[in-house]
Amino acid sequence: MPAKPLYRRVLLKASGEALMGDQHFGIDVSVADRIASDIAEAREMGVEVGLVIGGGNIFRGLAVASKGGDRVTGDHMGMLATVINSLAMRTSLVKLGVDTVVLSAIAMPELCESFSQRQATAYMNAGKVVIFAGGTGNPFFTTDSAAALRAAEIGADALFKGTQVDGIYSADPKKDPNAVRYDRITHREVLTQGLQVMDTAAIALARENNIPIIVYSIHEKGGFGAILRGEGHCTIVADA
Ligand SMILES: Nc1ncnc2c1ncn2[C@@H]1O[C@H](COP(=O)(O)OP(=O)(O)OP(=O)(O)O)[C@@H](O)[C@H]1O
Ligand SMILES: O=c1ccn([C@@H]2O[C@H](COP(=O)(O)O)[C@@H](O)[C@H]2O)c(=O)[nH]1
Repeated sequence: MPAKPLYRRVLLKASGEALMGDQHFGIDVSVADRIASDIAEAREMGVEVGLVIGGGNIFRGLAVASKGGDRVTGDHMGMLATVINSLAMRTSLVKLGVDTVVLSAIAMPELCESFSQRQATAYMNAGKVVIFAGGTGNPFFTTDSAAALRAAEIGADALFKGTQVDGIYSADPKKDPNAVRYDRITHREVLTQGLQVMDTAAIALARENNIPIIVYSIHEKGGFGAILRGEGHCTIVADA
């Protein structure tokens, strides 16, 4: 009999940038399909999955602000980018027969339903994958914060960050070849050491709500399921 998964309900924050694949912009459908297959595997294990997808493959508000543009408008554009990615992920999941719904923090009823905590919880209880689009709905935030917020709202047992690197290091591993990877670290240590893999608001929110964070490489096929079986390669952020 397959081992019982470590978590019953999880929130996966998937990197928007990863969706580009080898392109410089936009969505490589084969990457979206691959991420969807990992989520389908988790569903087959009986794990309830909520998904937040970033927007970095299309637009980030900070990029506008750094060129002297209006930050709030830039952030609105970034949030719309996450809606585009969410619709792409829904398509990939539905192709695999995974029952999926998109709930957006910004109302756009012709495209998808609007977010409410009650509706999200009802859909998750019914076994649907719920994709949370539009970030928090507010500028000056990121999808990491949106992921921590939605994880708390749906009562997730863990927040997974599927990103470009395979865990949290003592420094950015893309810049420092001597950086050392942690297997386990506390929320407090991530904050006090200023480790940049996830924004501080997200870490603080997860900490306040006793939600462990699991950082792993979204590029590793089957990596999500392996961690859920207790076998994977990742950094676990949890109280000691
Ligand atoms: N201490 C650290 N440990 C691991 N990664 C770090 C660290 N400091 C910085 N990073 C960088 O953080 C990046 C991940 O953060 P970021 O949220 O920007 O990317 P993302 O997951 O691709 O999100 P998005 O959805 O916005 O595209 C990694 O690719 C890594 O280079
Ligand atoms: O709550 C939110 C979430 C996101 N944004 C904007 O969207 C982009 C893309 O999100 P990433 O987390 O960077 O992938 C982000 O840069 C913000 O501009 C937001 O304003 N509010």
